[in-house]
Amino acid sequence: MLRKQINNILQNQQIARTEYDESPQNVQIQQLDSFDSQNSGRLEYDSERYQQVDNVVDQGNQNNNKKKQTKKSSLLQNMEKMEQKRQERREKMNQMKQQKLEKEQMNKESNRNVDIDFEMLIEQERLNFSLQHVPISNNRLSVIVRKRPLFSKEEEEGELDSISCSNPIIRVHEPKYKVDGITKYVENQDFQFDNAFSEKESTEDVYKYSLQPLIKCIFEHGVVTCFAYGQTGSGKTFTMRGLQQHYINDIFSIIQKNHQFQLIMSYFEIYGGKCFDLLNERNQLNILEDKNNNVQIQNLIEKPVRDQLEMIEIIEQAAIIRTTHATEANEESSRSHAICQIVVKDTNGSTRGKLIMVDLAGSERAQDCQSNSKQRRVEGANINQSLLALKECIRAMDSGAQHVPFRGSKLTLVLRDSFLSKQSNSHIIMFACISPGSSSSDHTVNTLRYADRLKESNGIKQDVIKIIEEQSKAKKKKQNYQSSQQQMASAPQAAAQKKKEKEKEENDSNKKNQNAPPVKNLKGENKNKEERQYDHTQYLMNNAKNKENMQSVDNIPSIGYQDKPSQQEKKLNAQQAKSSQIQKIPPIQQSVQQIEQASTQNSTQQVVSSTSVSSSASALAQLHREKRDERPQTQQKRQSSIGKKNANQTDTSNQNLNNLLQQKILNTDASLATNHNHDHLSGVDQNKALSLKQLKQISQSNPVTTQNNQGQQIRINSAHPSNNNNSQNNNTRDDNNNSFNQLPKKGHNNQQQKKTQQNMDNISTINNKNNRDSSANHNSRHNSSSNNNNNQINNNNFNQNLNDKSLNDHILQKNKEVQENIEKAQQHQIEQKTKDLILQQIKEKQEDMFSSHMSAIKEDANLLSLESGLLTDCQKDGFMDCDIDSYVKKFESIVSKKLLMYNLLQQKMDTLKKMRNEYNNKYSLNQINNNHHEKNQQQQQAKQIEDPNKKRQSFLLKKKIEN
Ligand SMILES: Nc1ncnc2c1ncn2[C@@H]1O[C@H](COP(=O)(O)OP(=O)(O)OP(=O)(O)O)[C@@H](O)[C@H]1O
Repeated sequence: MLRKQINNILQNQQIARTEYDESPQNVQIQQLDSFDSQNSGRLEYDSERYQQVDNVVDQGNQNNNKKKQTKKSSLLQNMEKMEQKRQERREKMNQMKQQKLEKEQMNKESNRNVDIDFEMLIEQERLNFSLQHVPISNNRLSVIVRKRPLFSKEEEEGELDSISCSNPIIRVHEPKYKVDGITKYVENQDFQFDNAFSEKESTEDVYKYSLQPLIKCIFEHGVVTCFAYGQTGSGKTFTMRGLQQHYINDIFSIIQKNHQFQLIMSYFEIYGGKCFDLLNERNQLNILEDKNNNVQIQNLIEKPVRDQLEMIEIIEQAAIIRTTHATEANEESSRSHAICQIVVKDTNGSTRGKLIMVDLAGSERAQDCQSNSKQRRVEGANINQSLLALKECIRAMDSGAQHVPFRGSKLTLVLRDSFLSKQSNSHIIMFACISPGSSSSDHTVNTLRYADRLKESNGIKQDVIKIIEEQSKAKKKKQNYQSSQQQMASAPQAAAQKKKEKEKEENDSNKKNQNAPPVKNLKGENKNKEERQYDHTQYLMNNAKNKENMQSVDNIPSIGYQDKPSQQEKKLNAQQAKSSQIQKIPPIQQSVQQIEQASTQNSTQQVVSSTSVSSSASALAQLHREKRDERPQTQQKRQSSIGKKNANQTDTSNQNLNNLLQQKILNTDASLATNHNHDHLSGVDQNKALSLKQLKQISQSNPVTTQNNQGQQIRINSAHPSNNNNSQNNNTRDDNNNSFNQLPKKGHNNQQQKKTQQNMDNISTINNKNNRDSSANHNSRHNSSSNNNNNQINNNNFNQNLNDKSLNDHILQKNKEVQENIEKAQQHQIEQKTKDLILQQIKEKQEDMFSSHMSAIKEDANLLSLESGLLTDCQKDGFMDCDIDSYVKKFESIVSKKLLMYNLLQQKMDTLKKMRNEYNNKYSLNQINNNHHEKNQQQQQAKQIEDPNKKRQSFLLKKKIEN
């Protein structure tokens, strides 16, 4: 039984095993097993792949983690950076506090009661660089600013030096409070002048760059006038007296060399609208105009002066007598305009020139003399009126206006010659003197504005300011960087090590991360940046200085600051470029140098030949010098008014020069022809031929209009580039032609042939100008040389010349049309400019009105406070009890009058507002129309300018084809 049971169990197991073996799962397992055994290698490979994949996945995970880490670290880095910045700020604050404490202590020790916050703010804004001074010699008007030093007394009173003087820029740092009344800030205002002298520069420096170069003019029929302008106590008298010492020496050094001159001196003052003689115990003088409109001062003492001592004595004597009064601002304030006049006379008594030194009265306004008496206020009003008139006259003179309003005040009346002198060597120098004290920064700004308005400003100013600002900023940065470097070096080692470790860690983490960018040395980069910026500004400064130096060589001041042309100048240049087809300003300087060189060379070789050439060279050089002297004037005019910008002056002088050139060419040619040896030229003639060649080269660079035989105006020797090339390539041929072309004139007396020859020359040059090909040109020249033998060809050529003459006429006509168009455009610009000027004048008058209104209001406020003080006194003492009725009545009448005034003002205001609204409405409509109209006009003008050129080209083409 047991066996049976065991067998059954075994059978069941067998069945279960077979069932399992045959089951699909087992089959799969077996298949897999067999596959495993068959592909064991392959599986190993796959497992490696799997491993790799796993690794990649792991790496990806790691990277993700790293990314998370880097994300985290960048956040941390930012936080660290912020922390660093905070620390830096704290350090800075601490430093500032320390500096402040140190300064406070220093100020206490030196008795300076200045506001340290303002002082530090101003220090941050200071300009620390200045350009070289430029001596003035060609400017009709020069404006120079001089800053006086801050006195210790002023510092004790809490005054700050609020002026930065960086030639040619003056920056006024005006200390101010914000609206909250607590926050301090500094308002900067920049001004640019011809020269700016700081407190460190002596009067000798001022003289060297201002009056000294002009002293010679007073011996050459010039009138040199110097004004000292500024608020009371700003150093006007100091500057004038300082200059006197220097010019006296220079004048007498000239007179000692040249005994024919005689000096006559007069000294008078204008006080309260009246003239007083300072050399005759303040005798009152009458200012009269004679029948020739010359201003004469009746009974004025004119003392002849023999030596320096005598002159100094006279000046001292006059200074003592001059009217001075103590004011709030200056204990010995000069209240008059003092005029010292030195007239240079010939031995025959005729006037050679004048030097006028005007020490103006203090420019402070009436409101500054509140506490002074009525007389002082009247004085102030008179002074203001005459200073306003002076400004108007100088502006009119500088802008080249036809009318100079010199009758506006007594001061300007006696200085009539200074404004109206037509001599090119007459000059005006305005010395604007300024006080550095912060409390007078209002007046300083007023003075600088006055000086700035005298001369038309140019748009170049910003460049100089930018350069100086950049330079000072770069310097500051460099200094900061250096100080931070020093701090870094002196910081404790542990901190440095920590920083190093941190940097290392950062570097390592960055190195681990293959995709991460290489670590930058930020400090190194900063340093480079700063240094680069510093170098850049240094470069700009050097450039500016180089330009300036170049100008000082040419004696043309203040061009260095005119790197960029203004908008108007650009327009004008574009127009001139357009008109250059007709009138081109030649490079005369170069040409003259060439001729001068040639003349010197010739003089060493052949004295005889050199005389004619050198005389032409010297004549040309003279012309060039005249032209160079004219340049600053035209430049000034360019700055002042566009209307004066047209190139008429230069063109006429160009024409003169070119006419002279042509004459010289003809003369030299003629003399060559007479001395000519057909086989070879003699030494003299070789030189002449050489100089003739040079003259012709110059004339080729100068487009000239000249007369041909028929009296027609024709243009010869074009400056067209193609023509230049041609002439360069065929220099020798031209040279020969030039000399040989003249020969038949002498050899053959045939007038017809002469004319034809000349016509041929002229026409061939026109051909060149009109870009005819060189072969045709060559042929024509060839034909011209064979003319001597062949009359038929000659006649043909003559006919051709007649055709070309008509062509020439046509070109001239077209040129005229183009020129007329350009003139129209220039006229338009002049009109625009005069409009601008009028507008500016209106604006200034408005400003003056506004300021006088403001002063009236201030006075009212003062009166009010006086009244209230009086009332309280009345209340206290009660002494006016009996008179109170009349007092109230008077007060009532005053109030009613004032109310009436204010009502009138209100009415004015209403009408003004109405006008404004109407104007705005009109303007918006007009503007739309005008824009449209202007566009149309411009298009038409462009067409008009283009069309003649096109027509001319097509006409030439036609002619070419016909020929
Ligand atoms: N550049 C300077 N260097 C040293 N001191 C100066 C300088 N400029 C002016 N001062 C001094 O300042 C004071 C006032 O100068 P000054 O009398 O010339 O002023 P001012 O402008 O003529 O005044 P006012 O219009 O009231 O006559 C004088 O004591 C003078 O010595």
